[in-house]
Amino acid sequence: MTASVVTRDEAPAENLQQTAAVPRPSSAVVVRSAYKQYGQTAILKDLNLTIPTGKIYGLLGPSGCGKTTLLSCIVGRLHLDSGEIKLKGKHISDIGYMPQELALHNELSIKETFTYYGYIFNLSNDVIETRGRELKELLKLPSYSLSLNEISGGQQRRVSLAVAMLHDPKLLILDEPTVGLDPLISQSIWELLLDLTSNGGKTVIITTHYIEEAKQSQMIGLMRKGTLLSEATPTELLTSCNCSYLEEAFLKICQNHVAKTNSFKIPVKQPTRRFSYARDLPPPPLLNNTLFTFGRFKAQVCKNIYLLRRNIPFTLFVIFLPLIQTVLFNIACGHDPKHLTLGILNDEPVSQTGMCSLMQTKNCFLDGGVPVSCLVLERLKEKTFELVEYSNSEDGQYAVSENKVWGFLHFSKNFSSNLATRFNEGGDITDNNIFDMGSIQAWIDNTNKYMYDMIKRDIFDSYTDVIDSLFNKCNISERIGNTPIRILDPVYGNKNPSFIHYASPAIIALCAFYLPAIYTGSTIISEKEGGVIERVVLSGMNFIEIALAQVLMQTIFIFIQTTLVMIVMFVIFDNPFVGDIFPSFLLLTMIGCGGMCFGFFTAIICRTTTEAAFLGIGTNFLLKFLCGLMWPTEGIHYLLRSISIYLPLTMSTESLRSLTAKGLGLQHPSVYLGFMSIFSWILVFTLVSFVMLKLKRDVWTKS
Ligand SMILES: Nc1ncnc2c1ncn2[C@@H]1O[C@H](COP(=O)(O)OP(=O)(O)OP(=O)(O)O)[C@@H](O)[C@H]1O
Repeated sequence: MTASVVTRDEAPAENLQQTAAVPRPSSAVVVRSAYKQYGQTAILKDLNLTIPTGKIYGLLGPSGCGKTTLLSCIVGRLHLDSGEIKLKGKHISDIGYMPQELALHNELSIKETFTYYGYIFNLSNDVIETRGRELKELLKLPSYSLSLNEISGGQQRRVSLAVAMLHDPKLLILDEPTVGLDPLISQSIWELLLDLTSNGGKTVIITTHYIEEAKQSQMIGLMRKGTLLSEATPTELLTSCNCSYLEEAFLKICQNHVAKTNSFKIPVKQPTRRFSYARDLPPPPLLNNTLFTFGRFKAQVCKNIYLLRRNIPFTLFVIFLPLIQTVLFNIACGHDPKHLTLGILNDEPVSQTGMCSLMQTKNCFLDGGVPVSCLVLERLKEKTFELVEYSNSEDGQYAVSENKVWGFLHFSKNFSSNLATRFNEGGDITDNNIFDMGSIQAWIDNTNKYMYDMIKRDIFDSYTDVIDSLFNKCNISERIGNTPIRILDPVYGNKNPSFIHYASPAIIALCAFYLPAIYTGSTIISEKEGGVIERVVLSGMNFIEIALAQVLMQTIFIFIQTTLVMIVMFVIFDNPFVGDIFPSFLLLTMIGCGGMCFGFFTAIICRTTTEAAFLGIGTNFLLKFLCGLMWPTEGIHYLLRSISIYLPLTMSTESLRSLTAKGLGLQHPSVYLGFMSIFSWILVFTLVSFVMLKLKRDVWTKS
């Protein structure tokens, strides 16, 4: 008897109409009127398909016809734009999905991979061990202890197949499981699948490029350009097309389809809805798990530990990076530059050596005969300036312009005597030359503000030191020569404030925020890029479990890092710390948690590590500029300042400064506002992440 194959083009319109109503599936999978497009291109076009229970269904079709897209919609990885998919199974554990790409952690060993997925499916250690051994035998896997990095591509694919079969699902969905495999191993896989369907009552959907091997399926669906051309048993296909090979039969059906579509356009039913928000889309075939389970949390924690153990140098680097940064910061920043070159022209008739020391100066300089210029130069040398003599002022100024020296000082011929006259005669002086000749003329390179300020400060300090000592030798109070302003003991901080004292809370806060952000963001995004997160989410893992496992590990990291940073900053390098340890530690830990939440947020909104890197670098600069880390916020334009105050590190850094350098308590507004600010950001990042997860169903889909 000749079986007739119902091709989709030939099916009467009423039949198609009837099939559009989704039956209660006694079949394993029923797809009706499926429509899916990427951008403006339709990939699945009004596709109908029925997969009987307990059979192998071979889905065949040329590359790009939409097979993977269809399977992705069936497992809930992608959503249809319209149409319906019904599965006989109800739970995620009823499906075992092997994606086309590996989507497993390359660093994990085969055993660790089995344990990870076994825990996700809530299997006991004994079951994982037994199932693992069986699958290792059946699929001829290499040694358990080898990591996926250390085995061949074909072996990796078999591990991936084993993972899909580990929890003994009722429905196996395999996207090209035999690609690139040795024909003997491919054949053994087919035999295994046949055994599973005939003796185990399982259903298998399999895509393959090798049409002839698909002859072993009990049902074949032929796809072309997003539609199903026919659905029949291999024998029915061969008989109806009067061919000996499936390849030939497929060719005939395709030619038939082309001829028909050329003669009249088959209208493609357009979807009625096409929205990108999850709530507007057809429901997924299986609902995602939203409840936390300890087993899956344990799976995620174990996987994190396995990965850390696999790469000990990287783990140590991550933990000790803040320590390294803090040590480098303390060694490299905030110290006055040494051995700067300064051009000198001293027209006073004095020797540069011998008689210049203040100790040897016996006379009162107001009586003349004391080489003040020489004494100032000696003082500058003590401050480590390297003096370069020039023979005229033009050469000296030119040397500054040529970057040969940082500045140039000119003492006029009668500098000391004119200076004495200034002090002796004061307001009676009428000759402006006395002022000019009694002053040090200085040209300084102003392109570097820090250098300029320091050189200027050192010149002023050298002069003031010398004059103070000279006044003492004249038995006149040194205060006569001082500016009439007295800066008394500092209210906070010490008498010699350093840039490092201002910057250290900012640097600690920045490290505390960004390192957890980078680590969290990069780990999740790299798993997303490799399709690993998608695979575990399709296996039942939910965001709460992923996030909590990450939080657990990161909190331990943050704890260790914060302790180390505080020891280095305040004990080893003795930066000012006058407050209580506990609130400072708590604040830094909260800043770390804020960074971690920012990392989650980044992982959700960015599809690739490149996008995340740009987001990280961009926000890092933004926070440095606007949060008072490099420059006090009081100097920011008032409009920007009103925004900057609400950024994550502005109030929290100020709070840390108040706690450590000023010793203020939690009841002080500048302290508690910092805690409130970072806490609010933790809430904002967490809430926005959850809302995005709820609204966008394809958050974990790799681009
Ligand atoms: N994320 C995506 N964005 C845009 N287009 C996509 C995306 N994924 C797939 N496509 C396109 O959809 C079409 C169907 O792809 P699909 O992977 O489903 O084909 P396939 O039949 O599985 O091919 P193959 O056998 O080579 O795996 C292709 O033209 C592909 O370029």
